[in-house]
Amino acid sequence: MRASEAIWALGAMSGTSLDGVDAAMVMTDGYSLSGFGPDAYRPYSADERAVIRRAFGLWPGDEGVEAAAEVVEAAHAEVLSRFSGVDVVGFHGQTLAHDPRGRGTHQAGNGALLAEVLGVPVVWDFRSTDVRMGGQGAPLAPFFHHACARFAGLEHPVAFLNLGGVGNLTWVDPRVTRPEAAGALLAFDTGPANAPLNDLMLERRGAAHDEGGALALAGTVDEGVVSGFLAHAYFHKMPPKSLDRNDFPALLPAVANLGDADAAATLVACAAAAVARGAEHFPQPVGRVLVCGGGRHNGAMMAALSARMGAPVEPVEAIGLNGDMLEAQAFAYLAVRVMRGLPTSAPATTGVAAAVGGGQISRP
Ligand SMILES: Nc1ncnc2c1ncn2[C@@H]1O[C@H](COP(=O)(O)OP(=O)(O)OP(=O)(O)O)[C@@H](O)[C@H]1O
Ligand SMILES: CC(=O)N[C@H]1[C@@H]2OC[C@@H](O2)[C@@H](O)[C@@H]1O[C@H](C)C(=O)O
Repeated sequence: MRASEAIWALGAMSGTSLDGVDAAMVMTDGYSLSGFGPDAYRPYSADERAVIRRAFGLWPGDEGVEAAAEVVEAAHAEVLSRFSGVDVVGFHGQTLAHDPRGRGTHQAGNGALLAEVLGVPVVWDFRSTDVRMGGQGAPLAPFFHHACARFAGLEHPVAFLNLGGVGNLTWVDPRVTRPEAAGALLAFDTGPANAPLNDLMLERRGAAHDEGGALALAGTVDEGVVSGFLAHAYFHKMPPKSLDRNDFPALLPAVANLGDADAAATLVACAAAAVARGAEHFPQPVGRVLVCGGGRHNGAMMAALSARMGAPVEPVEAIGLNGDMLEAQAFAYLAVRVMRGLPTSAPATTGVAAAVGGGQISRP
């Protein structure tokens, strides 16, 4: 295999909203994308989810972490073994805790074990090196967003917005050829996205999420709660910056006295307002905001974003991408970059001092 040859990489992501494992293949030489392959989704069972949820906020060695890691490893082994023709796997694992300037960042799941089970090299532990070198360790998808913008032939600055449990925003100038070069990217977490809304739905309606945003669409936004939320210190920090799932503990209590629909509408407005606040950091205006992640299925979220952003807000499907698989594809792409010694983050994406390639490589 020549170093410049494009290979098939399989990426896997278990996100903060804890719905399940996404897995998807991309073909790449580590620089540009040459195609997309099959994908799969493996939901966690209620019992599995409960084991992982109990380990949120915990660090290696803490009671409960090993049980969560075993669930994560077994679910990944099951879904990843469905694929064939895989040259390398990019395994993100499940973030349990993230405190880049304190205890570090913690993703459960052992890639060495998966390499044994799957019989292919596995790249994993993508975030630790970046954190050790002074970066936030997140977001890491921006280098892939850059590759996507170039793959789609975009010629002007554009934003990618991921609406998962947490939101993250990437400003991309596709005219700059290398993602680590100055002026190519600016990326950061925007704030809570679906996580507080999911928590509300579970608490009030026993549902996993607000399907289509129907409940939020029926409610009225409490603007007082939104302005209180925007007073949080996070919105006064300059990017790059990143968040843990539980960094806004006061948000849910702030809607406790509102009716269900008004509370949902207000949480959606907070998520959208956080994104709009983030967009104030863009070095140049963007022509469009391309949305990936589950939040793009929430009509209330998309409407709130359209109202608050100064550019058209569209799902990434508008440029031919799969918005449910973008993060899994990102870790496939990043795995090939790690294998080839290329950087996966830069000062403008994680705040790391200089461009760095994270990730351990485990061979079977
Ligand atoms: N049909 C839908 N209607 C409304 N919301 C939806 C729908 N489908 C997914 N979502 C929301 O999207 C969430 C899942 O998004 P996604 O899979 O992108 O998150 P994640 O990858 O776990 O999170 P992160 O990117 O923060 O790691 C669900 O928990 C739900 O809140
Ligand atoms: C520490 C961690 O796992 N962060 C996740 C989380 O989910 C969304 C946002 O917060 C983003 O920073 C990141 O994931 C994406 C895939 C990233 O690194 O780009």
